[in-house]
Formats: sequence, C-alpha cells, structure tokens
Amino acid sequence: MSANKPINNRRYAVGLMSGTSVDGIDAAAIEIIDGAAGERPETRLLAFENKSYPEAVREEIFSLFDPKMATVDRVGRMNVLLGELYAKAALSVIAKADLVPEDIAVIGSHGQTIYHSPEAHPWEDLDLRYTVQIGEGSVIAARTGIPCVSDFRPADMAVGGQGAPLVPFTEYLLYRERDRTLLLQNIGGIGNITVLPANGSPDEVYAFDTGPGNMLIDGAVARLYPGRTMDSGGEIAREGNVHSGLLERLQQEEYYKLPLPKSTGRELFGSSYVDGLLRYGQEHRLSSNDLIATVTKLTAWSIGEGYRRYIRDRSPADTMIVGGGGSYNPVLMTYIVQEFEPMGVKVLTQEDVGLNSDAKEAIAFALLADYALTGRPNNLPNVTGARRPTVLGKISY
Ligand SMILES: Nc1ncnc2c1ncn2[C@@H]1O[C@H](COP(=O)(O)OP(=O)(O)OP(=O)(O)O)[C@@H](O)[C@H]1O
Ligand SMILES: CC(=O)N[C@H]1[C@@H]2OC[C@@H](O2)[C@@H](O)[C@@H]1O[C@H](C)C(=O)O
Repeated sequence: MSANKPINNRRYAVGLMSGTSVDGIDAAAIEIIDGAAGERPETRLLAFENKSYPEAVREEIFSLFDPKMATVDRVGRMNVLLGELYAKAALSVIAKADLVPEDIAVIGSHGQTIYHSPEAHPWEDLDLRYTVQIGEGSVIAARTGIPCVSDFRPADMAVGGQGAPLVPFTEYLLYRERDRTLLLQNIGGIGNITVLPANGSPDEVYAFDTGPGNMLIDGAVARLYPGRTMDSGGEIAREGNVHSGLLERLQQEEYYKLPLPKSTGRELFGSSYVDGLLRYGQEHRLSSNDLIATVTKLTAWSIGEGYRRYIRDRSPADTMIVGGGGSYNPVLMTYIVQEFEPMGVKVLTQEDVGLNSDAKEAIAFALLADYALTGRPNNLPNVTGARRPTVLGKISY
C-alpha cells in the first residue's frame, strides 16, 4: 500500500485518548470510509487497546494538576515522556490490527489535559482562555513515521470557544438519526452529554459537561481505600447509603446552574473538592461506604439535572446511550436509570447498541485528525461557543 496516502475513499487512522481520569492510554486503529457528498462517513474499529500508565507516571501527572507543582521542567519532561508512551501505544495497536505504520494516514492524539481554564480571563481589552494538553506530537510522528495531529483544543479557544467538548463533532457525524432525538452521555473523569436532535443540522447539536463523571468517586476511593483507584463494579457504593445532608449540600454547586456553553475539569472537581468531602464526612461521622454511595448518587443526579435544566423542554428524548468507564459501574447506572426512567428516557450503554464504550473517544480523535489533516473544519461552534467553524489540531509531519 502507498505510504501515508488516502486509498480511494477509505483509509486507516489511529486515535489516542488519555482522559481526565488518568487511567491510561486508549488506542484505536480504525478504517474511515467517506460517505457520498452530504452523507455520513463510516468508521470501522479494527483494533483497540488500553494501556495503563506506569504508576510513577500516573502519580507525576496527578502532581502536575497542581499549578504550583507544575514547574516548566516537569511539564517539559512529561510532555516528551508521554509522547514516547503514546507512540508505543500507537505502534502496538497498529500491529494488533495486522497493519504496518505505512498503512496509516494519520494519528490523532488528544494528549493529557493538565489544566483547563475555559472561562474568559480579561487582560486589557482581551479575553484570554487557556487549556494545556501534553504529549508531544513531534515525538509521536518521529517514532512512528506517521503524521500526527495533536493539541486540538486551543484552536477552538482562539475563536472564543470553550475548547471542549470536541467529541460531539464526531457524534454528529456517526450517530445522528433521522427520526429520533438521541442523548449521548459520556462518563469519564468528567461527565458530558451531547444532544443530537432528530434530523438536526450541525447547528442544532448541543453538548456540555454535566459535572463530575468518575472524578469524585475515584478521588474519594483513593483517599479512603489506599491502594484502590476506583469503585470497581460499584462494590463500595453498593454497601453504603446515600446521606441526604451531604447530597443536598453538593447539589448547591454553582456549576450545575451555569448557562451553556460550559465545560469543567479537575480545577473544580479535583483534590481540594475531595478534601472538602472528606472533611464533611469526618464532621458528620459518615462511613466510607456512605460517602462513596453519596458521590455516586450525586454523579447520577448531575446528569439527570443536566437533562431537566437544559434539554427536556428544548429537545425531549426517549433514549440515552451511556459510554465511558462509568458505564461499567452498575450502582451508578442504577442511579442514572432512577433519574431518567420517571422522565420517560430509556438508558442504554454503548455495548447495548453494539459499540465499545472504551474505544469511543479514541475513535473520535482519529476522525478529528483525519479532518485536520485535510484542512476541514472539525469543531461545532454551537457546542463550544466558538465564533466560527475552524480546523482544530496541530500537525507534526
Ligand atoms: N469496572 C468498573 N467499575 C467501576 N468503575 C469503572 C470500571 N471501569 C472503569 N470505571 C471508571 O471509569 C473511569 C475511566 O473512565 P474513562 O476511561 O471513560 O475516562 P477518561 O477517558 O479518562 O475520562 P474523560 O472522558 O473525562 O476524559 C475509571 O477511572 C473508573 O472510575
Ligand atoms: C479539557 C478536557 O480535557 N475536557 C474533557 C473532559 O473529559 C470529558 C469532558 O471533560 C470533555 O469536555 C472533554 O473530553 C472529551 C473527550 C471531549 O472533548 O469531548
């Protein structure tokens, strides 16, 4: 096959995602099949792998979330170290798909978010917004010999957007239906929802971060159950009871009431938020299980609240498809069903519709990169608040 060239209207691409829960690197090798003019493209998942970060790397990334710890030398080092790890993950998934690097047209790498500040910071007559994703694209391109598109978010911010969420662009391409309004909820570190109105145009799609996904659950588990990083299978929450006092207090968080567009991250729901939770737990003598049950309930409530507050009247839906690691937590899923069933919304998972929850975002970044490499705009201004469509992503050859 010819090197790094589209082959007719079909080509191979690799997507790399390392999300806000810092559990590792998701790598997907896909085939992209262009649609006829005006028709949607198709993607076919050829291989998928998840590689956990080495523990020392994970710890170092967590320390970089604290701006005081994120000195330029540490950020610079981690930027290239992650580039190396991403390149290995890409080569590994390419081999798993029985392909060679020369077959691949492009790699799309999201990188690791270490800071996200989408609100406007005024300076003189300007509004500054910034976001930092590391994992050097030049290293990925050099190690693999494949053009790499990385650092997608700043281009959206440069035209006034939040720089997030970006996956809705690909959800519009891949999931929209003529006769049915669909809700797509992702539960990663942060939760985010996309609304695809029936037969809607790109301008009618909207999306926002609902609040914490697994971030508070993971954060509280790590502190209360040393050695654990998540509430695997919801086993801890299942043994606990929801504490209504704590739940009501957490529901007062301003973020849930902010107007759209909005996005959030570890800057709000990170370690100092967990400190506050644990303090409340100690003062009110909550058991660890009750605390985890309560943040699990809060997470489900924030998703329900997102629907009630911003979506129900504007685009009533009867189906929500849930993806991301949180969809593997049965207690969280039960709470979500309890939120949505009374509102007439059926809750399914990506697996229920024959797809793969883990691979979804990695596939999205492969497709976003394919657009970037060919100079096609790949943001949705209505979703991010950007002033106009633009091409997101920096290309390293
Ligand atoms: N079997 C499981 N039981 C309970 N929780 C799980 C399970 N598997 C994954 N999770 C949760 O999902 C999280 C990882 O989710 P995912 O990989 O979708 O996040 P991410 O891509 O890092 O985040 P984001 O989408 O916010 O960028 C884990 O940290 C954990 O909390
Ligand atoms: C700044 C950042 O990394 N945001 C992530 C995070 O994780 C989920 C949610 O918050 C979403 O806004 C976004 O990621 C996905 C991939 C997106 O841009 O669609």
